[in-house]
Amino acid sequence: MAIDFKSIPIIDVSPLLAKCDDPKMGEDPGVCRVVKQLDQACREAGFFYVKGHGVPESLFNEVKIIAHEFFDLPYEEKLKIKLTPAAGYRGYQRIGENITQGKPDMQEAIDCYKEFNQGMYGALGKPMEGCNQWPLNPPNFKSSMEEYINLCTDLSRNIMRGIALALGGSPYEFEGERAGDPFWVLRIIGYPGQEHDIGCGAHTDYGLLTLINQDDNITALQVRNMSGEWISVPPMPGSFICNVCDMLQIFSNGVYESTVHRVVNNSPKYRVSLPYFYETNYDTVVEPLDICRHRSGAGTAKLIGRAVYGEHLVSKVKNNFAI
Ligand SMILES: N=C(N)NCCCC[C@H](N)C(=O)O
Ligand SMILES: O=C(O)CCC(=O)C(=O)O
Ligand SMILES: [Fe+2]
Repeated sequence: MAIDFKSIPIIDVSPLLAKCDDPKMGEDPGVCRVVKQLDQACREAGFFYVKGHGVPESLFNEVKIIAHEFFDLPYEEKLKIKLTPAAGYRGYQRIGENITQGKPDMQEAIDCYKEFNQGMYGALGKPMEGCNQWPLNPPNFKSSMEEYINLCTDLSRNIMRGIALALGGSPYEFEGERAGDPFWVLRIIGYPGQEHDIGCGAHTDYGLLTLINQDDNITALQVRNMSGEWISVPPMPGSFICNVCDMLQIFSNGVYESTVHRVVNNSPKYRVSLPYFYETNYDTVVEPLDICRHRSGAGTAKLIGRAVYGEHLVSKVKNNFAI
Protein backbone atom coordinates (compact mmCIF):
# COMPACT_ATOMS: atom_id res chain seq x y z
CA MET A 1 0.00 0.00 0.00
CA ALA A 2 1.23 3.45 -0.83
CA ILE A 3 0.04 5.58 2.08
CA ASP A 4 -0.43 5.73 5.84
CA PHE A 5 -4.16 5.23 5.72
CA LYS A 6 -6.04 5.54 9.03
CA SER A 7 -9.31 4.01 7.87
CA ILE A 8 -10.68 1.84 5.08
CA PRO A 9 -12.74 3.33 2.22
CA ILE A 10 -16.34 2.27 1.55
CA ILE A 11 -17.37 1.42 -2.01
CA ASP A 12 -20.95 0.93 -3.22
CA VAL A 13 -20.49 -1.49 -6.13
CA SER A 14 -24.14 -1.51 -7.29
CA PRO A 15 -23.52 0.73 -10.37
CA LEU A 16 -20.78 -1.72 -11.46
CA LEU A 17 -23.01 -4.78 -10.92
CA ALA A 18 -25.84 -3.16 -12.91
CA LYS A 19 -23.64 -3.06 -16.05
CA CYS A 20 -21.20 -5.91 -15.49
CA ASP A 21 -22.50 -8.01 -18.41
CA ASP A 22 -22.29 -5.16 -20.91
CA PRO A 23 -19.02 -5.29 -22.92
CA LYS A 24 -19.20 -1.46 -23.08
CA MET A 25 -19.46 -1.16 -19.29
CA GLY A 26 -16.21 0.86 -19.25
CA GLU A 27 -18.05 3.77 -20.91
CA ASP A 28 -20.83 3.96 -18.34
CA PRO A 29 -20.46 6.97 -15.99
CA GLY A 30 -21.65 4.99 -12.94
CA VAL A 31 -19.19 2.18 -13.67
CA CYS A 32 -16.39 4.73 -14.18
CA ARG A 33 -17.01 6.21 -10.74
CA VAL A 34 -16.81 2.77 -9.09
CA VAL A 35 -13.68 1.89 -11.10
CA LYS A 36 -11.98 5.08 -9.88
CA GLN A 37 -12.81 4.24 -6.28
CA LEU A 38 -11.55 0.67 -6.72
CA ASP A 39 -8.30 1.95 -8.21
CA GLN A 40 -7.69 4.38 -5.36
CA ALA A 41 -8.60 1.81 -2.68
CA CYS A 42 -6.39 -0.90 -4.19
CA ARG A 43 -3.41 1.49 -4.49
CA GLU A 44 -3.74 3.14 -1.09
CA ALA A 45 -4.97 0.58 1.44
CA GLY A 46 -5.46 -2.64 -0.49
CA PHE A 47 -8.59 -3.00 1.68
CA PHE A 48 -12.11 -1.61 1.25
CA TYR A 49 -15.67 -2.18 2.42
CA VAL A 50 -18.10 -3.39 -0.24
CA LYS A 51 -21.75 -2.40 0.00
CA GLY A 52 -24.51 -2.68 -2.60
CA HIS A 53 -23.19 -6.20 -3.32
CA GLY A 54 -26.55 -7.89 -3.87
CA VAL A 55 -26.00 -10.87 -1.54
CA PRO A 56 -29.33 -11.15 0.33
CA GLU A 57 -29.03 -9.92 3.92
CA SER A 58 -30.77 -13.06 5.20
CA LEU A 59 -28.11 -15.39 3.75
CA PHE A 60 -25.27 -12.97 4.63
CA ASN A 61 -26.32 -13.25 8.30
CA GLU A 62 -27.42 -16.90 8.21
CA VAL A 63 -23.92 -18.20 7.41
CA LYS A 64 -22.57 -16.51 10.56
CA ILE A 65 -25.42 -17.89 12.69
CA ILE A 66 -24.84 -21.48 11.56
CA ALA A 67 -21.09 -21.05 12.03
CA HIS A 68 -21.75 -20.10 15.69
CA GLU A 69 -24.08 -23.11 16.03
CA PHE A 70 -21.40 -25.47 14.72
CA PHE A 71 -18.60 -24.09 16.94
CA ASP A 72 -20.93 -24.34 19.98
CA LEU A 73 -21.09 -28.15 19.54
CA PRO A 74 -19.00 -30.45 21.74
CA TYR A 75 -15.47 -31.07 20.54
CA GLU A 76 -16.14 -34.78 19.72
CA GLU A 77 -18.92 -33.73 17.37
CA LYS A 78 -16.67 -31.26 15.54
CA LEU A 79 -13.92 -33.86 15.23
CA LYS A 80 -16.20 -35.97 13.03
CA ILE A 81 -15.09 -33.81 10.14
CA LYS A 82 -11.45 -33.48 11.16
CA LEU A 83 -9.06 -31.97 8.60
CA THR A 84 -6.32 -34.32 7.39
CA PRO A 85 -3.80 -34.19 4.52
CA ALA A 86 -5.53 -37.30 3.06
CA ALA A 87 -8.80 -35.31 2.88
CA GLY A 88 -7.08 -32.62 0.80
CA TYR A 89 -6.67 -30.40 3.88
CA ARG A 90 -10.47 -30.01 4.01
CA GLY A 91 -12.43 -30.05 7.27
CA TYR A 92 -12.27 -28.98 10.91
CA GLN A 93 -9.13 -27.83 12.70
CA ARG A 94 -9.05 -27.30 16.48
CA ILE A 95 -7.82 -24.17 18.28
CA GLY A 96 -4.07 -23.75 17.81
CA GLU A 97 -3.79 -26.17 14.90
CA ASN A 98 -3.32 -23.54 12.18
CA ILE A 99 0.08 -21.90 12.30
CA THR A 100 1.05 -18.44 11.10
CA GLN A 101 4.70 -17.37 11.16
CA GLY A 102 5.57 -20.34 13.36
CA LYS A 103 2.97 -19.53 16.05
CA PRO A 104 -0.38 -21.29 16.66
CA ASP A 105 -3.43 -19.15 15.91
CA MET A 106 -6.13 -18.86 18.61
CA GLN A 107 -8.90 -19.94 16.26
CA GLU A 108 -10.82 -23.04 15.19
CA ALA A 109 -12.06 -23.36 11.63
CA ILE A 110 -13.57 -25.39 8.82
CA ASP A 111 -11.61 -25.14 5.56
CA CYS A 112 -13.42 -25.74 2.26
CA TYR A 113 -11.93 -25.66 -1.22
CA LYS A 114 -13.40 -25.93 -4.69
CA GLU A 115 -13.73 -29.62 -5.58
CA PHE A 116 -12.12 -30.86 -8.79
CA ASN A 117 -11.70 -34.21 -10.53
CA GLN A 118 -8.90 -36.48 -9.37
CA GLY A 119 -5.84 -36.18 -11.57
CA MET A 120 -7.13 -33.00 -13.20
CA TYR A 121 -3.99 -31.02 -12.33
CA GLY A 122 -1.59 -33.97 -12.01
CA ALA A 123 1.01 -33.70 -9.24
CA LEU A 124 0.22 -29.99 -8.79
CA GLY A 125 -3.33 -30.75 -7.68
CA LYS A 126 -2.73 -33.95 -5.71
CA PRO A 127 -2.33 -32.43 -2.20
CA MET A 128 -5.65 -30.55 -2.50
CA GLU A 129 -7.72 -33.42 -3.95
CA GLY A 130 -10.70 -34.40 -1.83
CA CYS A 131 -14.34 -33.73 -1.00
CA ASN A 132 -15.39 -31.00 1.38
CA GLN A 133 -16.37 -32.28 4.80
CA TRP A 134 -19.67 -30.69 5.79
CA PRO A 135 -21.14 -31.09 9.27
CA LEU A 136 -24.55 -32.82 9.45
CA ASN A 137 -25.44 -30.47 12.27
CA PRO A 138 -26.78 -27.79 11.90
CA PRO A 139 -28.75 -29.53 9.13
CA ASN A 140 -28.83 -26.67 6.63
CA PHE A 141 -25.07 -26.01 6.92
CA LYS A 142 -24.01 -27.47 3.56
CA SER A 143 -26.86 -26.06 1.46
CA SER A 144 -26.53 -22.54 2.90
CA MET A 145 -22.75 -22.49 2.52
CA GLU A 146 -22.92 -23.73 -1.08
CA GLU A 147 -25.48 -21.10 -2.00
CA TYR A 148 -23.31 -18.48 -0.30
CA ILE A 149 -20.17 -19.65 -2.14
CA ASN A 150 -21.93 -19.36 -5.51
CA LEU A 151 -23.00 -15.79 -4.78
CA CYS A 152 -19.51 -14.84 -3.55
CA THR A 153 -18.00 -16.32 -6.73
CA ASP A 154 -20.29 -14.26 -8.99
CA LEU A 155 -19.74 -11.10 -6.96
CA SER A 156 -15.95 -11.53 -7.00
CA ARG A 157 -15.88 -12.09 -10.77
CA ASN A 158 -17.79 -8.84 -11.23
CA ILE A 159 -15.57 -6.85 -8.85
CA MET A 160 -12.57 -8.23 -10.77
CA ARG A 161 -14.10 -6.79 -13.98
CA GLY A 162 -14.04 -3.40 -12.28
CA ILE A 163 -10.45 -3.96 -11.11
CA ALA A 164 -9.41 -4.98 -14.64
CA LEU A 165 -10.78 -1.65 -15.91
CA ALA A 166 -9.05 0.14 -13.03
CA LEU A 167 -5.73 -1.29 -14.21
CA GLY A 168 -6.43 0.10 -17.68
CA GLY A 169 -7.35 -3.21 -19.32
CA SER A 170 -10.48 -4.76 -20.80
CA PRO A 171 -13.10 -5.92 -18.29
CA TYR A 172 -12.13 -9.50 -19.10
CA GLU A 173 -8.41 -9.55 -18.16
CA PHE A 174 -9.15 -11.97 -15.31
CA GLU A 175 -11.23 -14.44 -17.29
CA GLY A 176 -10.30 -17.23 -19.73
CA GLU A 177 -6.96 -18.87 -18.92
CA ARG A 178 -6.24 -16.55 -16.00
CA ALA A 179 -9.36 -16.89 -13.87
CA GLY A 180 -12.22 -18.06 -16.08
CA ASP A 181 -12.43 -21.24 -14.00
CA PRO A 182 -11.62 -19.63 -10.65
CA PHE A 183 -10.42 -21.70 -7.73
CA TRP A 184 -11.94 -20.67 -4.39
CA VAL A 185 -11.44 -21.21 -0.68
CA LEU A 186 -13.93 -20.67 2.14
CA ARG A 187 -12.70 -20.55 5.73
CA ILE A 188 -15.36 -20.62 8.44
CA ILE A 189 -13.47 -19.35 11.49
CA GLY A 190 -14.28 -19.05 15.19
CA TYR A 191 -12.19 -17.02 17.65
CA PRO A 192 -12.74 -17.55 21.39
CA GLY A 193 -13.23 -14.38 23.44
CA GLN A 194 -10.91 -12.97 26.09
CA GLU A 195 -7.85 -14.67 24.65
CA HIS A 196 -5.88 -11.41 24.49
CA ASP A 197 -3.90 -13.37 22.02
CA ILE A 198 -3.37 -13.56 18.32
CA GLY A 199 -6.42 -15.05 16.56
CA CYS A 200 -4.54 -15.03 13.28
CA GLY A 201 -0.96 -13.82 12.90
CA ALA A 202 0.22 -11.25 10.34
CA HIS A 203 -0.14 -12.57 6.78
CA THR A 204 -1.27 -11.81 3.26
CA ASP A 205 -3.89 -13.82 1.34
CA TYR A 206 -2.88 -16.01 -1.58
CA GLY A 207 -5.11 -15.45 -4.61
CA LEU A 208 -6.86 -12.48 -6.25
CA LEU A 209 -9.47 -11.07 -3.88
CA THR A 210 -10.87 -11.86 -0.42
CA LEU A 211 -14.45 -11.13 0.72
CA ILE A 212 -14.68 -11.13 4.53
CA ASN A 213 -18.04 -11.47 6.28
CA GLN A 214 -17.43 -10.83 9.99
CA ASP A 215 -19.61 -10.75 13.11
CA ASP A 216 -21.19 -7.39 13.94
CA ASN A 217 -20.17 -5.57 17.14
CA ILE A 218 -16.67 -7.02 17.59
CA THR A 219 -13.62 -5.23 16.20
CA ALA A 220 -10.75 -7.68 15.77
CA LEU A 221 -9.39 -7.46 12.22
CA GLN A 222 -6.37 -5.15 11.84
CA VAL A 223 -4.59 -3.98 8.70
CA ARG A 224 -0.98 -2.73 8.57
CA ASN A 225 -0.36 0.64 6.91
CA MET A 226 2.86 1.86 5.32
CA SER A 227 4.54 2.96 8.55
CA GLY A 228 3.66 -0.32 10.26
CA GLU A 229 0.73 0.91 12.38
CA TRP A 230 -2.12 -1.55 12.87
CA ILE A 231 -5.41 0.02 11.75
CA SER A 232 -8.62 -1.59 13.05
CA VAL A 233 -11.31 -2.58 10.56
CA PRO A 234 -14.57 -2.43 12.53
CA PRO A 235 -17.52 -4.41 11.18
CA MET A 236 -19.98 -2.49 9.03
CA PRO A 237 -23.23 -4.50 9.22
CA GLY A 238 -24.31 -5.91 5.86
CA SER A 239 -20.98 -5.09 4.15
CA PHE A 240 -18.09 -7.24 3.06
CA ILE A 241 -14.48 -6.29 3.62
CA CYS A 242 -12.51 -6.88 0.47
CA ASN A 243 -8.73 -7.08 0.08
CA VAL A 244 -6.04 -7.45 -2.56
CA CYS A 245 -4.17 -10.78 -2.49
CA ASP A 246 -0.81 -12.13 -3.70
CA MET A 247 -1.79 -13.09 -7.28
CA LEU A 248 -3.36 -9.69 -7.91
CA GLN A 249 -0.14 -8.08 -6.70
CA ILE A 250 1.80 -10.01 -9.33
CA PHE A 251 -0.72 -9.42 -12.15
CA SER A 252 -0.67 -5.68 -11.38
CA ASN A 253 3.14 -5.64 -11.16
CA GLY A 254 2.92 -4.28 -7.62
CA VAL A 255 0.66 -1.36 -8.55
CA TYR A 256 -1.73 -3.03 -6.09
CA GLU A 257 -0.13 -4.77 -3.12
CA SER A 258 -1.47 -7.59 -1.00
CA THR A 259 -1.84 -5.88 2.36
CA VAL A 260 -0.66 -7.50 5.59
CA HIS A 261 -3.40 -8.07 8.17
CA ARG A 262 -4.05 -10.00 11.40
CA VAL A 263 -6.81 -10.76 13.90
CA VAL A 264 -6.79 -9.94 17.63
CA ASN A 265 -10.03 -10.70 19.48
CA ASN A 266 -9.81 -8.80 22.76
CA SER A 267 -13.55 -8.82 23.32
CA PRO A 268 -15.16 -11.21 25.83
CA LYS A 269 -17.39 -12.54 23.04
CA TYR A 270 -16.78 -15.46 20.72
CA ARG A 271 -16.30 -14.08 17.19
CA VAL A 272 -16.94 -15.73 13.84
CA SER A 273 -15.67 -14.57 10.48
CA LEU A 274 -16.01 -16.14 7.04
CA PRO A 275 -13.34 -15.11 4.56
CA TYR A 276 -14.15 -16.26 1.02
CA PHE A 277 -11.05 -16.28 -1.22
CA TYR A 278 -11.48 -15.79 -4.98
CA GLU A 279 -8.47 -17.17 -6.80
CA THR A 280 -7.14 -17.69 -10.33
CA ASN A 281 -7.52 -20.97 -12.24
CA TYR A 282 -5.66 -23.57 -10.16
CA ASP A 283 -2.88 -24.11 -12.73
CA THR A 284 -2.49 -20.54 -13.97
CA VAL A 285 1.00 -19.15 -14.39
CA VAL A 286 0.72 -15.66 -12.97
CA GLU A 287 2.89 -12.88 -14.42
CA PRO A 288 2.46 -9.10 -14.61
CA LEU A 289 -0.17 -8.10 -17.21
CA ASP A 290 1.24 -6.39 -20.32
CA ILE A 291 -0.72 -3.24 -19.40
CA CYS A 292 1.17 -3.10 -16.07
CA ARG A 293 4.69 -3.96 -17.19
CA HIS A 294 5.72 -0.37 -17.82
CA ARG A 295 4.78 0.79 -14.33
CA SER A 296 5.12 -0.56 -10.86
CA GLY A 297 4.02 0.28 -7.37
CA ALA A 298 6.09 1.74 -4.59
CA GLY A 299 6.75 -1.57 -2.90
CA THR A 300 8.26 -3.64 -5.69
CA ALA A 301 10.87 -5.01 -3.29
CA LYS A 302 8.62 -7.86 -2.18
CA LEU A 303 7.37 -8.63 -5.68
CA ILE A 304 7.45 -12.33 -6.46
CA GLY A 305 7.43 -11.74 -10.20
CA ARG A 306 5.99 -15.01 -11.34
CA ALA A 307 4.10 -17.84 -9.65
CA VAL A 308 1.97 -20.87 -10.41
CA TYR A 309 -1.08 -20.31 -8.21
CA GLY A 310 -1.50 -23.99 -7.24
CA GLU A 311 2.15 -24.19 -6.14
CA HIS A 312 1.80 -21.05 -4.06
CA LEU A 313 -1.36 -22.43 -2.40
CA VAL A 314 0.11 -25.86 -1.64
CA SER A 315 3.30 -24.46 -0.14
CA LYS A 316 1.24 -22.16 2.11
CA VAL A 317 -1.22 -24.89 3.16
CA LYS A 318 1.57 -27.33 4.02
CA ASN A 319 3.23 -24.65 6.17
CA ASN A 320 -0.05 -23.92 7.95
CA PHE A 321 -0.28 -27.39 9.46
CA ALA A 322 2.32 -29.39 11.36
CA ILE A 323 0.48 -32.64 10.52
N1 LIG B 1 -6.45 -19.21 1.93
C1 LIG B 1 -5.98 -18.19 2.60
N2 LIG B 1 -5.67 -17.09 2.00
N3 LIG B 1 -5.81 -18.29 3.90
C2 LIG B 1 -5.23 -17.28 4.72
C3 LIG B 1 -4.81 -17.89 6.02
C4 LIG B 1 -3.77 -17.05 6.67
C5 LIG B 1 -3.14 -17.71 7.85
C6 LIG B 1 -2.23 -18.86 7.50
N4 LIG B 1 -1.85 -19.58 8.67
C7 LIG B 1 -0.95 -18.36 6.81
O1 LIG B 1 0.08 -18.24 7.50
O2 LIG B 1 -0.96 -18.12 5.62
O1 LIG C 1 -11.06 -13.19 10.83
C1 LIG C 1 -11.01 -12.40 9.89
O2 LIG C 1 -11.82 -11.47 9.81
C2 LIG C 1 -9.96 -12.52 8.79
C3 LIG C 1 -9.19 -13.81 8.77
C4 LIG C 1 -8.11 -13.82 7.73
O3 LIG C 1 -7.50 -12.82 7.46
C5 LIG C 1 -7.78 -15.06 6.98
O4 LIG C 1 -8.23 -16.16 7.37
O5 LIG C 1 -7.09 -14.98 5.97
FE1 LIG D 1 -6.34 -13.08 5.62
